[in-house]
Amino acid sequence: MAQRIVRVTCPDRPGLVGTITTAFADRGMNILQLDQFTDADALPQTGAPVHGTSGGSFFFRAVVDSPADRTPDDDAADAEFHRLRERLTNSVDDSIVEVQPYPSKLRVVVLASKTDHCVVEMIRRAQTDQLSGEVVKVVANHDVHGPLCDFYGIEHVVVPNADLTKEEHEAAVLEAIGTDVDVVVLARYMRILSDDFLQKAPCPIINIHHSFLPSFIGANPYQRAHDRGVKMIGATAHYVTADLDEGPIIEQDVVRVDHRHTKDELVKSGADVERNVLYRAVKAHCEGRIFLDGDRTVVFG
Ligand SMILES: Nc1nc2c(c(=O)[nH]1)N[C@@H](CN(C=O)c1ccc(C(=O)N[C@@H](CCC(=O)O)C(=O)O)cc1)CN2
Repeated sequence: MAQRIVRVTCPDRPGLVGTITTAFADRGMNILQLDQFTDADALPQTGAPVHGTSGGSFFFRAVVDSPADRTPDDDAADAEFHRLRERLTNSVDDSIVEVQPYPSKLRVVVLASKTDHCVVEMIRRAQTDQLSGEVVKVVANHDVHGPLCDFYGIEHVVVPNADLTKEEHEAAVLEAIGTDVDVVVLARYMRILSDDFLQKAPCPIINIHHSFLPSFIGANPYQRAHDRGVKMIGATAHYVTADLDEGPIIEQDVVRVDHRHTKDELVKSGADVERNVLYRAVKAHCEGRIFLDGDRTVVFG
């Protein structure tokens, strides 16, 4: 048997789960896992599904076992299966049906600056088959990750930003990333990416911000947290948009601190939170468990 992840996003209305699961049964596909969500609070009073808003969308993820003789190419060729969206919404435009192999092994490119704990975490989790992804390259604007990458046999590209304009540096970073990549991870990468870069990026980008957003957006969050006298610090993994640290939040966590912690002790305590939050977020993305719902995310367990 060949296992697949099937993801469906479409305007919500009654009967969707039955329609989709009947399509599976018609093809001899056995459902192993199933999650669905509709934000009922935001459904318009008229009841007419309104797609593309933060509510009124239907989110569905299933892991299915397909008959051994059914290959991914068969899925792609099965126009009726991919025409699920027409059966769901009577409109090709309003829904998305995505199929990916299970277990997944997405190609991950990590962008880094000087700090290495999140880079190490991504590599370690991938190398021990915990990430559902493979770190295929590390691209950094400082030359400090060579020994780490050499030890694991991972391509390492240094793209210094000194003496380059932002445009020149971003063009070089995009070239270093390449196109054979499924997700880019900013592992404490300390350059703000322009909208032009994001438009040209070949895939989604996930950032780990070292604060519990929306608190302390931007640079030096630990110093600002220490100055504010906070009793909790945290980390936030989010999709990257042109609005700094304001992209859709994927995962967050916190740890308690108190007046005895110096700023450097906040940095050390925070590092553990950052690496775990980033791992959980990238793993969820690689496993197809995240759906964009306007400016928010739906993350299935
Ligand atoms: N378009 C986006 N780019 C980046 C995001 C984002 O959310 N959207 N996240 C940052 C990471 N980050 C906080 O998590 C962050 C990084 C850098 C800065 C900053 O002020 N950088 C300065 C100079 C830094 C340096 O090179 O020494 C700057 O680039 O002007 C703030 C927050 C990654 N990019």
